[in-house]
Amino acid sequence: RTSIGHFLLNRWRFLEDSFHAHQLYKIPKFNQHMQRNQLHHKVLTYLNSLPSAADSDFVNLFSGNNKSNQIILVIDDGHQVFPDTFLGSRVYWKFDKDCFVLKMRRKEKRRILSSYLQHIHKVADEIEQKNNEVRLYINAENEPERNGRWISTPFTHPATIDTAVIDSDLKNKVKSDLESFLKSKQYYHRLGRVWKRSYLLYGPSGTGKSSFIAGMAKFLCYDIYDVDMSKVAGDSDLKLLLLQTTSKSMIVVEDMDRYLAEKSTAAVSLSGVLNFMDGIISCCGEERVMVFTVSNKDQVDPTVLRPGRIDVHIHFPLCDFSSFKNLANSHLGIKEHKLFPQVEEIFQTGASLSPAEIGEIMISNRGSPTRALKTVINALQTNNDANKTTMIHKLTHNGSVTGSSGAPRNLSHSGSVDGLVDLPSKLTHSGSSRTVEESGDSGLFCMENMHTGKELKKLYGLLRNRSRRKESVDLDGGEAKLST
Ligand SMILES: Nc1ncnc2c1ncn2[C@@H]1O[C@H](COP(=O)(O)OP(=O)(O)OP(=O)(O)O)[C@@H](O)[C@H]1O
Ligand SMILES: [Mg+2]
Repeated sequence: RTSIGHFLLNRWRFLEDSFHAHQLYKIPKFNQHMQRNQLHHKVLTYLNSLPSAADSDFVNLFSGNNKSNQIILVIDDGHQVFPDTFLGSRVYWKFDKDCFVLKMRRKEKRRILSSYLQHIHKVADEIEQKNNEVRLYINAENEPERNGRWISTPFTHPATIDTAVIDSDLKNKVKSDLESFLKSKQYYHRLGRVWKRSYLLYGPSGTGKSSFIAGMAKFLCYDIYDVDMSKVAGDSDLKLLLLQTTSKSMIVVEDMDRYLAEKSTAAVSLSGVLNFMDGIISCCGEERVMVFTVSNKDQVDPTVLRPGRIDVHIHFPLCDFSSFKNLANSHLGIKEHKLFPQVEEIFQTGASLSPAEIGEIMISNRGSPTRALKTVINALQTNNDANKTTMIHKLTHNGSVTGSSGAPRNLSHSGSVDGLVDLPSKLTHSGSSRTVEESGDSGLFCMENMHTGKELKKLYGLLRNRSRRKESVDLDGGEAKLST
């Protein structure tokens, strides 16, 4: 009975429509510049929410990303017709290759077209906001038959800004910076600037840079476009990739220092990277956050780091005792332990490991916090010994400090041992001090944990240990005087 009713209704509608002239509107996936057509994405989201989608002859079923028992219906891009009604008027949708085709009666279009498209935008935005499913896009090889260069997948990385074990002030500063960015479209336009903001995350390997990027994207509810530079064919290809990103997205280039260092094999030139970061091309599409990671900022060309290309520098240091305690709390569930003073003392001699290394030790020993802490202590001592060996090697080879042979050595006038960087004057004598400098209209600020007192103690501890060793370092004027 229902199938007869369904059949007769379709026939009647078809007959009725055949007495009206219709207008067709095509909505392609990409525009003529191969940029992603936002409306195409909105229409797909909207159609998937229609009851007629669920009743259509073919529907794709996908399991949800966030909840495993969630089933998602996605319309099939076969030759089906999806009816919809809006303001009492009937319209039809269907797929045609990679386009959507909207069919409506010619006499109705003035009355309903623009409000219908606004309705689609509104419903699609509400659905996206509700799902706030962040998607990860990776750039594929440039294959002609592939439609578009980005392949996407739901992004379900569990990290958030709060799970990162870094200075809590730093976290709050980043969050408020991101929040003010989200609300500052008018402000940027009044300055004549593109509404985008760039972050540089720098620090040794395993200090949480990539995890923090995941946290930033989830905080913003922005999709991530992870640019694999090894798959970029050249400067124009990089621009094309940028053109095909959507607004409300984070564009990520990891290990940029390594890429820029490999000048001979890098397909993209330095100027290509500079333009990608802040050239005219970067204004194609707004409401974007760009994030770059490097392991050593000093090796990056300063033109890459100027304000406007990089607005915020965020330092990810190796572990110190306070971040160690945060890791012990999150990984082992302990806030205090009898071995903590021993751990603190080793940190004060200058040993350090990355949060990844310490976290891994704790995870593999999470059944026994004492065993985990003892393993961390051993690992730190091993690291300490390795540091000392490296430092002595450097001092005996780079500086001209030698053993008891008394060979001359050149002390810089300040009495600091050669080969050691003159530590900046804004030293504090204990703990770590964070330096946040606002400069210029770019609001550039650096968020750096400057472990100054600790570095002094580290070097002093190393030298003291060394001077106790059998070889005696011949320091003019007694003890080495470190500049403070
Ligand atoms: N500061 C941190 N807080 C919490 N977890 C961390 C931190 N640093 C590293 N980790 C953990 O260590 C692992 C590696 O972290 P991540 O990949 O973010 O480091 P990275 O800085 O990107 O390293 P690389 O420079 O080698 O890419 C992750 O599982 C992460 O959870
Ligand atoms: Mg990483």
